[in-house]
Amino acid sequence: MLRMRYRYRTICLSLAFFTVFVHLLLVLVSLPINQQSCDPPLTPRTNILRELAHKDQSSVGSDGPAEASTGRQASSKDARKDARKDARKDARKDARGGFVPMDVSSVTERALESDQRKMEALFDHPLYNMPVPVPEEDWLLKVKPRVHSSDKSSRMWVSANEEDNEDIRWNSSSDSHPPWLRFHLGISRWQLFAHRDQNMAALTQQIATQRVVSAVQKSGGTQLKLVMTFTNYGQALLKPMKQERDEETNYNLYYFSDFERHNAEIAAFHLDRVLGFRRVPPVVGRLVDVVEEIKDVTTDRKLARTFFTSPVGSVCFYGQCSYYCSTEHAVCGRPRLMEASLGVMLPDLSLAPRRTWRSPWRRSYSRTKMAKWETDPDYCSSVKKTPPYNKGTRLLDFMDMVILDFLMSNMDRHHYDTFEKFGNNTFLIHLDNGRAFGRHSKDEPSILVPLEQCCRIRRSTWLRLRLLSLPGYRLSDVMRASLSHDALQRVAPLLSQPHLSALDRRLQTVLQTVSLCEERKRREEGDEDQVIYDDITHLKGEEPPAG
Ligand SMILES: Nc1ncnc2c1ncn2[C@@H]1O[C@H](COP(=O)(O)OP(=O)(O)OP(=O)(O)O)[C@@H](O)[C@H]1O
Ligand SMILES: [Mn+2]
Repeated sequence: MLRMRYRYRTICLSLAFFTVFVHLLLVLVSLPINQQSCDPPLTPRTNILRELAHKDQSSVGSDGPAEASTGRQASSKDARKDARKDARKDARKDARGGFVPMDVSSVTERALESDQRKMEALFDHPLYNMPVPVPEEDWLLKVKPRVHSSDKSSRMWVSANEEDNEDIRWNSSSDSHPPWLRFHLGISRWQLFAHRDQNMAALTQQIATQRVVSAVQKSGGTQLKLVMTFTNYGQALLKPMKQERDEETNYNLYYFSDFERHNAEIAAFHLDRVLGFRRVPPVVGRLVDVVEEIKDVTTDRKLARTFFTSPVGSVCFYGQCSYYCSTEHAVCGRPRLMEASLGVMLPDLSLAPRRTWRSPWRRSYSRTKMAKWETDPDYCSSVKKTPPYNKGTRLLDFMDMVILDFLMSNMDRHHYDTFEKFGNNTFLIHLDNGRAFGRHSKDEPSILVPLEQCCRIRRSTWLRLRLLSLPGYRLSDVMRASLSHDALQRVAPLLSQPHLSALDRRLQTVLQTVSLCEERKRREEGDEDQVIYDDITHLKGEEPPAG
């Protein structure tokens, strides 16, 4: 009986302990839930973004140009790393506190803002804002006053197909001119367009979106390209996409057998502008409807005959040309939309004739032959004695082009053009950049040979290159920002990161080449000053530190 009572007490005590334990457990578990309900409402995603943007803005000082020389600026790599770290932190917050997770796009958004600020800072720098005086005779074209001039607006051109084109009423006031005409009228002896050209946004926007009224093959040249005409009579040269962005040109392919790349044409325009040259006509990317914007509007029967539908239902065509114009090399829509580059056409040759010059450093375009410059280290001294390289700025302009080509690895610069009107005293037009950006994992030192052999560079060019080697203006970041304005960047980055990084690496090589030149001239001739041609004496003191 006593034993029974003892057992009964033990069971009761155990039950009591268990109940207390379960209660304690319940209190512990419910505590954070109660606390959570007292928290402020969840932060919406837009607020996080705004906060991030604001945080980023406050760090501009340390990443921007003002402190570029103090070495305090963070690189955009750092900015991206920070952004990623913050995003991870926010994602953790999400797990605990219920925040909406940060997605990759907002990280990219933030990094892009930093790149964008670098581009703005670069374009604000005095080295990009040097006055370019243009006396009347230095404009390529002039608007002719009408014979029976009147203040009334007048219809200047009549369309062959009235329905297709806009009813255009242009007069001599530039406000009434379409952007492509303003572009033509803005070409001068020294550049194709002005720095921060007011017309650029409208021009590129129109080429990227305006309705196409005609598409015909462009004669001349070796690969397939089309001249597209728009409703306001503007024209652009189309080069189709032939290679995926991350594909590298086959190493066994000679430079003269390489494909042309639409993204190279676009990126070259941006790079040339970032370098401060403004010698590539504006090029934009566009998704072109192969049927509506080419097949249905072409009057080119030879082109029309080459359209077909592929086994998977894509609309393809191959045109007629000397390289890669066959069924095996057809370009196709997906199923109808095709990526392409559209370069604004220069004024017609009848209005503004051009002169084509053979490059003194032209490659042999042969698998076996070597060019003279490849075997003669003193080749430049003979070029320097030969007109037009013996006078004026031609050799310096040529070096600018060499630097552009080395940075984008373009081995195909066999010729270059100038406007006949300006004689020998003018800039070189950097046309045809389709074979650039073929390989990112390899640099091509032979492209830089002219600079190595001649050891000559404009001070303004050299200073801009040094600026672009600083973290606060880093070339790859500025290029990323610049390319982000193109419509095709949304489809896929126009230059993949390895290509962007290659730009920074090659920029270092250019700067090293100039330093080696100075060393060599000091050693051999006791005069290093011959290397840098001082075209901007008035800008002394604006020199950025060595990057
Ligand atoms: N934006 C432009 N405006 C006017 N003409 C242009 C423009 N771009 C190229 N051209 C002209 O079109 C022709 C062919 O262009 P491009 O050189 O790009 O083609 P290609 O097939 O690569 O030529 P090549 O095989 O000779 O290198 C050239 O004569 C060039 O002068
Ligand atoms: Mn070419």
